Amino acid sequence: MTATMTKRVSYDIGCMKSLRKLPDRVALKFMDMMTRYMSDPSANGLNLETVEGSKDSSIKSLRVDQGYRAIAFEVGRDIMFVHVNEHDKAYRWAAGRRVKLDPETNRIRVIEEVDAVTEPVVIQAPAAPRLFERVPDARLRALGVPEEELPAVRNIPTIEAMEGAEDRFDPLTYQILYAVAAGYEDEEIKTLAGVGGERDAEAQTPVADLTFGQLIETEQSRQTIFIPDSEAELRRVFEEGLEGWRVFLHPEQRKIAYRDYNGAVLVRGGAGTGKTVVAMHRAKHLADQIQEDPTQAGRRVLLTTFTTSLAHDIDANLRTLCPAHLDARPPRIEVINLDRWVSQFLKRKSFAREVAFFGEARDRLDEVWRSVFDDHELPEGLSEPFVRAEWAKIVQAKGVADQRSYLKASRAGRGTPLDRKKRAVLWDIFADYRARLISEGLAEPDDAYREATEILNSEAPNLPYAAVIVDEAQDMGEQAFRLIRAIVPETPSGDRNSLFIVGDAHQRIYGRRASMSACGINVRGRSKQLRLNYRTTQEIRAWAVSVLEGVSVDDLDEGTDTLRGYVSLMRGAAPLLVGCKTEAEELEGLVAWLRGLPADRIRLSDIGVLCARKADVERVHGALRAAGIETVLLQSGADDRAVPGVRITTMHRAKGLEFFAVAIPFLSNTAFPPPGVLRAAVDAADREDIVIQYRSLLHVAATRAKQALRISWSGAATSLCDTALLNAAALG
Ligand SMILES: Nc1ncnc2c1ncn2[C@@H]1O[C@H](COP(=O)(O)OP(=O)(O)OP(=O)(O)O)[C@@H](O)[C@H]1O
Repeated sequence: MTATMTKRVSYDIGCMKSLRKLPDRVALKFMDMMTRYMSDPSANGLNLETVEGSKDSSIKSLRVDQGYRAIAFEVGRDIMFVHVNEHDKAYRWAAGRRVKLDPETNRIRVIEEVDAVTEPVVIQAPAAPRLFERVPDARLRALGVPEEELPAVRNIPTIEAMEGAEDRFDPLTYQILYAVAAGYEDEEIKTLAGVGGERDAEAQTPVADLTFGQLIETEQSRQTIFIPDSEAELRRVFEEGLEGWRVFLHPEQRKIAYRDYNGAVLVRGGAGTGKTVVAMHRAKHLADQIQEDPTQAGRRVLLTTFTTSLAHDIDANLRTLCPAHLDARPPRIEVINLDRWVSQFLKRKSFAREVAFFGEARDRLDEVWRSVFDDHELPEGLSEPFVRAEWAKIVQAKGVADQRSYLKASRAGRGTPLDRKKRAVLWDIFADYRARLISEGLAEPDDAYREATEILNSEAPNLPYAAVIVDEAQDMGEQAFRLIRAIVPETPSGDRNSLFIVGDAHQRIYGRRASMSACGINVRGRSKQLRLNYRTTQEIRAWAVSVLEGVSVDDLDEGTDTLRGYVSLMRGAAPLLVGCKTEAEELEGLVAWLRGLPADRIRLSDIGVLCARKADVERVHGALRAAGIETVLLQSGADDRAVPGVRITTMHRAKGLEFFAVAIPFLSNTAFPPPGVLRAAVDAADREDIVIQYRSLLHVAATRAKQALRISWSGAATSLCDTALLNAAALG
């Protein structure tokens, strides 16, 4: 070779998958060759060789070591690796392959042309059915299966045979076939595979003229082809395991995360659709922009969550996605839960009161209420818990500051009506409570948010934030969102890329609620939805959705949300539903189930037992320990999966986690929702809210399971989700 044009090297998902099957030393050698080439292409050239007798002259082989070869396509300045295997197998694999530019799906396909005549005939009984026998060619073609692959597709006998022959098919073809075999509708399949969407408005090139170099860069191609930007990125992807989300985003996910917006964006999607993944990529994208733009030096992205544990997890994941942004001084991304952010901010502003987030400080709030109730008479028919709920849900949640506003405040959703006189009496109580809080040096979280918002609005301090990204938005209230808006206020010059909010109201488990527009956040025209569940099997997803049947859910703004079109690609067993006579029997059954899980495939740390109450956690813990099963009680900190043991924790804590197998015990009608929680309901409407919250909680817990879900109860099952139990019984 004379010309030393630097090549752009990429890897398709098939190459990544074949790497995983190689002996470590071979995989390491390949990775080492690739990273060295990327660091200095001229010093570490790649000796690509032509593959004799191949159908496509651009197909090349690369010697990894004596016994192994990598297969790549070299087109123009691109080298795309597609397979690595033992010498003979690699050549055999390469023999019939070629690349096909496929403007229909906006991708590069790697297909094997099967010569129908020379293809060895699989010996089958003459009448043996074929998997796609009843699926017309026209349908497969319309979904994106290339003509050339149809003969091979026609030969597939069973879904298992197809799974075993995954690397025979183009990665996109495989996804489409899998979905067809699993019985998905065409529209669903298009969503799953990211085909058939609208072409980008900005794409100028006429479809037919797209080149390899252009097609490899499309959002669709990035679902299956990885083009590292730097040696460091390549090294990280190799080292961190080849977990899909870091590399292969769904075209929808990529489109949402990697573009500019003229205002706040809201991203919704059912459990496991990759909302957190998208939030992380968004942070990376915005931090990349900051890094590249000298006028933004010193600025950063704030990625905030509701819970501490999710903030920890995100921080750890971002350290594998884009460590340089977190390690930079000052960092270009800051990950912190909002309570913590507000505490730190107020501390810097010398706010003197202690914010009662939890623990002892919350007990002190109870004492203050006690003293207030001692000195006031309640209006007829109203209880102390009612007054406290009114305070929390109306006065604090909406930021009501004076009696006039309270008299006018909308109490939509609250069950017990209050006339003007009662409201006036209540306001005296609230005003007294507020005064006592201040004199005790205490503040509630909503006070802290409000205080911080006021400081920001009046002082307009020069905060370093270029943008705020919010995860778990469904659990944050109005005051939190007003604060978030104040951190990155809309300016006369616009609101570009300022706010990126992700959440799912189906998973609201803390009883807070905010509508974006009521908080001064306008997401009109910038509301996005993710539909493909990457975590859970179709069976578990369907069951978890039926738990919420009939519940009306908001869209985090003024409208309603649905889980229509929400699908998963994986299939598996139906959830296991086990009704027992006694609790002892239930626990015995749980132990037997745990013991029956295949230990060679599932690590104990990938099993979660999720309970409604802390006391239940303790009981399960006792039973498993007595049975000699290793356990880990998960509290609020991060879950270090290197520590062995079945995870036992609360359903609330489980949000943000995922397990191969999940058991949810104690779903009897006397235990779920916990009776204490129901007793505290102040009226019928409040009771209804609690019931919905617990249905959401069960939905969250069930959607933590990737492959196996076991639901159990003793005595009568909870009436909370009759339909779900019936549905599952039908499935089972
Ligand atoms: N493009 C992708 N490729 C492979 N895996 C993905 C992709 N996107 C998401 N995942 C995986 O799917 C799972 C769910 O992702 P994530 O936690 O971001 O979803 P979520 O919508 O935030 O979930 P939830 O609302 O239930 O907390 C994770 O294991 C994640 O790694």
